[in-house]
Amino acid sequence: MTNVAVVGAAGRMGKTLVAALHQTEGVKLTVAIDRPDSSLIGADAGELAGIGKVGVTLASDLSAHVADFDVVIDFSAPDYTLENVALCRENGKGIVIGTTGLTDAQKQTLKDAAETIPVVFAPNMGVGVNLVFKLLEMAARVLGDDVDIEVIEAHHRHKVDAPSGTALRMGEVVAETLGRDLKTCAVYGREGQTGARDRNTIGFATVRAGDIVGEHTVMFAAEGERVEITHKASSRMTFARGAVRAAGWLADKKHGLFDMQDVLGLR
Ligand SMILES: NC(=O)C1=CN([C@@H]2O[C@H](COP(=O)(O)OP(=O)(O)OC[C@H]3O[C@@H](n4cnc5c(N)ncnc54)[C@H](OP(=O)(O)O)[C@@H]3O)[C@@H](O)[C@H]2O)C=CC1
Ligand SMILES: O=C(O)C1=N[C@H](C(=O)O)C[C@H](O)C1
Repeated sequence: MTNVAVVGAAGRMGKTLVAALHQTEGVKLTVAIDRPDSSLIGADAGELAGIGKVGVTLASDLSAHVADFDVVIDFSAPDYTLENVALCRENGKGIVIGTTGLTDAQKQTLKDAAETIPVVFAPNMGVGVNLVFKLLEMAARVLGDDVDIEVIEAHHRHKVDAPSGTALRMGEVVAETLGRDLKTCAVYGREGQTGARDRNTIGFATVRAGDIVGEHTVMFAAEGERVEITHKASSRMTFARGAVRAAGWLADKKHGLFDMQDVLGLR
């Protein structure tokens, strides 16, 4: 049995993770953490998730519960996630990170931590999107530099980072396949007198509206035809099931930085 602490347990993903853990054999929710100033501290995490009492109350200090979990699943916010990585590092615990919007320096800190603890870090834990990453590699290889490539994503109105972590990863997959550096070829939105499009760029467009769970399209457009690869998530459960699977997978790993391609055996 793998004992799991969920960080961000009162959030949209946190509540879905509590429900997913409850449905999955071999893993158990033992700790649920959110903000100290949340009015929900002390409530039953299962009741917050809408599945009835599970006997784990929402707490605010992960360090006070180190003896109660084997693996952390963290879907919260970048600075807080990094605090939890430090705690896991000090205590030799594994961590599954779904939080997006990390800076390059924060990603480097994860890499350093992964020298001593196991870390799964993925901007999208769903099976479908991880298959799409593979399809994008194939499309970029076949269509090469003869097409204009655009990444379009849409999410709910509460999302705080843009473009989404998934959109950025899609851009990286395509750029890496084509031997380009996304840092220098990405164009994030256009306005005014932009001039004609440079074929070597990869464009990003972001929509934030209503309750959209998560939609991503990569367009490969040539003269006369275009290929579009689209993924639409209609439930957060797809991400939560992936994260729970990653927590079980991580439990016997000693150290290393992994993503969902490793967990799903797609590498
Ligand atoms: N990898 C994947 O598959 C997916 C990744 N995500 C990512 O997961 C993250 C969370 O998304 P979502 O659940 O929608 O967001 P929410 O805002 O609904 O949930 C985040 C939770 O973490 C809490 N939190 C934030 N900062 C702290 C802190 N310093 N201390 C304690 N608690 C804190 C928030 O509290 P408060 O509301 O008070 O700020 C909130 O309850 C985002 O980065 C998102 O992009 C989302 C879906 C899938
Ligand atoms: O914030 C979200 O909701 C999501 N975030 C992830 C991202 O930034 O890619 C994954 C998913 O699309 C939902």
